[in-house]
Amino acid sequence: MWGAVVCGDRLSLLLRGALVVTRLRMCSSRVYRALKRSPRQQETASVAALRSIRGPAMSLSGKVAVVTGAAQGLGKAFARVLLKNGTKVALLDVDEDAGAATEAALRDEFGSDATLFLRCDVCSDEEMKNAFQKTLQQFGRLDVVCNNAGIINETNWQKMVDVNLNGVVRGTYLALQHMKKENGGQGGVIINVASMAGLGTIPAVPIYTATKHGVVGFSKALAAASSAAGYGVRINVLCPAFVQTAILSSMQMEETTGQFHSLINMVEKLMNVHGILEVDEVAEALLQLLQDETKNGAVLMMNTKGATYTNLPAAGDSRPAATHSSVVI
Ligand SMILES: NC(=O)C1=CN([C@@H]2O[C@H](COP(=O)(O)OP(=O)(O)OC[C@H]3O[C@@H](n4cnc5c(N)ncnc54)[C@H](O)[C@@H]3O)[C@@H](O)[C@H]2O)C=CC1
Ligand SMILES: CCCCCC(=O)CC\C=C/C=C/C=C/[C@@H](O)[C@@H](O)CCCC(=O)O
Repeated sequence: MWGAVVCGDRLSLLLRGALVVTRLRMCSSRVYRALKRSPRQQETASVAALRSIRGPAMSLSGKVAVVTGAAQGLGKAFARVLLKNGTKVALLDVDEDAGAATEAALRDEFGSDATLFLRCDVCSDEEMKNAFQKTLQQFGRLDVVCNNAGIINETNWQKMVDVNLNGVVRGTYLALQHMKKENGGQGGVIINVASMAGLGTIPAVPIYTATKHGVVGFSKALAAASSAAGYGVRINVLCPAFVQTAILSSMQMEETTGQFHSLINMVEKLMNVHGILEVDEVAEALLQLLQDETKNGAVLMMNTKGATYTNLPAAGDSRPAATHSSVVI
């Protein structure tokens, strides 16, 4: 009996020790400090830069949108900005508890008929198909699709490819199927969420980097196809640098970076360069990409210093890529 108590005490001491070490590691990390920091003032450099490059705006009032990964983080902020602009929004996510909580909060703010949570895994063809169908049944039309769901997991990298790249392809093809004029649709806009890691590299997360490059390439190619075929659907890509969401906290877990965990200091250096955006700043960029009717195949990248469209060679442009390199403003 006594022996068992001693073992229990040792165990609890060990556990407490492990907890303290973990906390110390987190506290010493710049990532953690960045996450604890208070929100920056409004009218940040990125928002001001967005205003300066805004084109003719499409109205979002009375429109209907699907947002994947909408239970929290960027997806929730995207849903909110769409609702604020008079769009009805279907919130798709695998996380039922967070999804239901977000639906309740958004219904309180925007009315019970403005939004609908649908449990949906972007890795499942069937669930995605059903979610689009239910959105059309509930709201009667579809105008905007934001393929945002994404994870970082270099250990289970096959799953990450399925969510980050295949999930975007599924959402984009379903969106086209329902919105393209060829099928009797009214046209629309697709925004695919990549990352600045889809333009450059993050050595600690090579497969994540690859999925985001994939999203950029796929979206640009399909935008050109949509334009050539006269689908009436614009397809644009959003490439934020670091944003204050749960995905940043997940970087501390060894599973996230897998065999490259020791390179986490390189990510922290990138954070020093690019800063950490608030979700509402990125939501402003989403609005811009959606509403600017001149944009198809556009790639908007942003960090805390500003936002700019990348200027890579268009199809048929024979000038070398270096001529088109982009600058973060
Ligand atoms: N936070 C950041 O620093 C940046 C994030 N991004 C991208 O933004 C997107 C959103 O990420 P955050 O909001 O930051 O992360 P988050 O972790 O806060 O939110 C991601 C959401 O996606 C959902 N999700 C995950 N797997 C899913 C699946 N299989 N099917 C449906 N939903 C699923 C999660 O439940 C969660 O609600 C991701 O694609 C991410 O790669 C891009 C650049 C920077
Ligand atoms: C491991 C954590 C990932 C967090 C989620 C993200 O997607 C964050 C990505 C943030 C920043 C990535 C920056 C990469 C930068 C460089 O490779 C840079 O050289 C890119 C330059 C792009 C250009 O100018 O065209």
